[in-house]
Amino acid sequence: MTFEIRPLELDGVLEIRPRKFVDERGFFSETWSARGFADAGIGLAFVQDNHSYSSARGVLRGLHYQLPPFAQDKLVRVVKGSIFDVAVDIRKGSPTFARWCGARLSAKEWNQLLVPKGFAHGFLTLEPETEVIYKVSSPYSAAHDRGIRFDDPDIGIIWPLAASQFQLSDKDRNAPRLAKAQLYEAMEEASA
Ligand SMILES: Cc1cn([C@H]2C[C@H](O)[C@@H](COP(=O)(O)OP(=O)(O)O[C@H]3O[C@@H](C)C(=O)[C@@H](O)[C@H]3O)O2)c(=O)[nH]c1=O
Repeated sequence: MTFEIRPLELDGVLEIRPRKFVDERGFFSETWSARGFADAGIGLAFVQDNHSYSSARGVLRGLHYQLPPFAQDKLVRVVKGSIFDVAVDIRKGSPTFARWCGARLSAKEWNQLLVPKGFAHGFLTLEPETEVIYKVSSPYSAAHDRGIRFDDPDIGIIWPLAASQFQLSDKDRNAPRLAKAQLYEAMEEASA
């Protein structure tokens, strides 16, 4: 088995660990494979790779999502440092609407998080010099890009660092709460 897959508490959110072949030179790993994922029942067509670097511990990016027809599945991994990575169900009518789940991802653990369409995504860096690489299944569209407050009490994310240490973009600092955010109208639309 090339990928070890562990479902998290919210339906569709998966922690994935690709196999690592270690030898005296270092290691080799298939970090994503269309065939490998399809064999595991995950048929996603990614169209863009993103790479983000955060210089400090406590950088918080999120919670972000794109509206349909540019909704994105995201496959997130860390190549340097570590993060606490979070997915929030924002599908109106979903039985788990507004609930969140998260996992620590690190270069050492070599684990990934699959955040499906219909979920807002955010992460907090747990170490300085952290680099995150993620694949997305729809192109970036600034017009469809949306944010929700990382500290919305209606969601209640327990971040592993104190909020006083967080470093945010102006956009994220001024993001609306979930109750005021423009969301998907239906789960069907989100998962189309
Ligand atoms: C996300 C994105 C941004 N940009 C540009 C827009 C802006 O000028 C600059 C920085 O964008 P942001 O401040 O939105 O970057 P950032 O806060 O890192 O946004 C990212 O956060 C994580 C949590 C996600 O889930 C991603 O989908 C994305 O929303 O990069 C692109 O050109 N393409 C992209 O795909």
